Amino acid sequence: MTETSLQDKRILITGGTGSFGRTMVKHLLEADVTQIHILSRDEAKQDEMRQSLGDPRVKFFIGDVRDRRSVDASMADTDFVFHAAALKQVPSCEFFPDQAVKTNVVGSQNVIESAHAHGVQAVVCLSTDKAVYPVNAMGMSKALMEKTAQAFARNNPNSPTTVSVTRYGNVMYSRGSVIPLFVRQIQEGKPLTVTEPRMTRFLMSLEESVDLVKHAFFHAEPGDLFVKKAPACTVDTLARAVASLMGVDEPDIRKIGMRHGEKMYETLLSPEEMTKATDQGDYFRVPLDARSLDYSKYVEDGEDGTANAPDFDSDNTEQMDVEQAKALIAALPEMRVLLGGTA
Ligand SMILES: O=c1ccn([C@@H]2O[C@H](COP(=O)(O)OP(=O)(O)O[C@H]3O[C@H](CO)[C@H](O)[C@H](O)[C@H]3O)[C@@H](O)[C@H]2O)c(=O)[nH]1
Repeated sequence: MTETSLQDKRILITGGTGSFGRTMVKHLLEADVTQIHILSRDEAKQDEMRQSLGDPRVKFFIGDVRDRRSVDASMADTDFVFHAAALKQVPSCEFFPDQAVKTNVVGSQNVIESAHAHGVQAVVCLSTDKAVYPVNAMGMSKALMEKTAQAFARNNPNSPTTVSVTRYGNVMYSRGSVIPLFVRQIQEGKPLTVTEPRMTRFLMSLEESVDLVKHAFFHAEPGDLFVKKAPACTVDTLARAVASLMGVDEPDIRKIGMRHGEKMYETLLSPEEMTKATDQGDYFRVPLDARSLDYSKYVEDGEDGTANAPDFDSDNTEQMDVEQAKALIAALPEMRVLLGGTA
């Protein structure tokens, strides 16, 4: 596919009322798409979004990715699908792993199969660094979603639909994440609760994540996995950067300890994936392992080069200091509003 414009295209966004979906919708409307379908469960969030957008090009479908019929209804007459619907909170997936399987695995399969049945051009599935060597149910279910997407590509070489995966690190200021929490704690004059000061996380903005999805729409081969190269910092640095932006240079930091199911650092690409990855400038692309159903290739053919390969993780990527983290955070629309400017 050589085109790179979404003009005159029709797009379905599953989970379209979340942080990702809303940012994506804003960009798509600016790119002059013909129509956007949003599939999601919450009528109140849809209503709020419908009112604030006031754009007849956006059509809202109540439904659930678990329910194939509702997926089909929203899929009809679309060219591209951005699949963002997911259970993505670590604790809720730990408590209800079966629910994570239903939404993140079975739901994703419904979306992919429906896209194929409707002759959609491309599906981009949203994944997370927590899917690499997963330690919690959220990451495990996302890892299985990735496998489902890759297996579809491997088993359906003649499908009209190109299915690919984008994997993200932490998206700054997304709902329920730590930056808005630190902001609230400072506003309320409370100590900043830092889990483990040395813990590192990749930091990306929502805008960057939209760019990655667009890149995948137009450049993916079936079964591709894309990650954006991103810098990282420790949570201690993050807390100090947020505090300093809000005029507090010596914040009161309270260490609360690592939460259940957390890792000290996150990995965007495993060593196995890094050995296959191609460097595309801002992105890494990992092509599909297209071994067919020939089981002997799994058991007899080994691979050279993976034994000592490095991974790509939040400890070995570029590390930001407080000033660099401040510059990144200060550029976020939410932060600009908070600091008295405009978004
Ligand atoms: O009070 C807190 C809360 C978090 N953190 C730390 O801040 C970092 C970021 O925490 P977030 O909660 O913003 O992000 P997580 O990496 O834990 O994961 C978040 O993003 C994920 C998506 O990748 C899931 O949505 C998950 O449920 C959600 O918590 C982590 O190192 C965490 O330990 C603190 O220091 N103090």
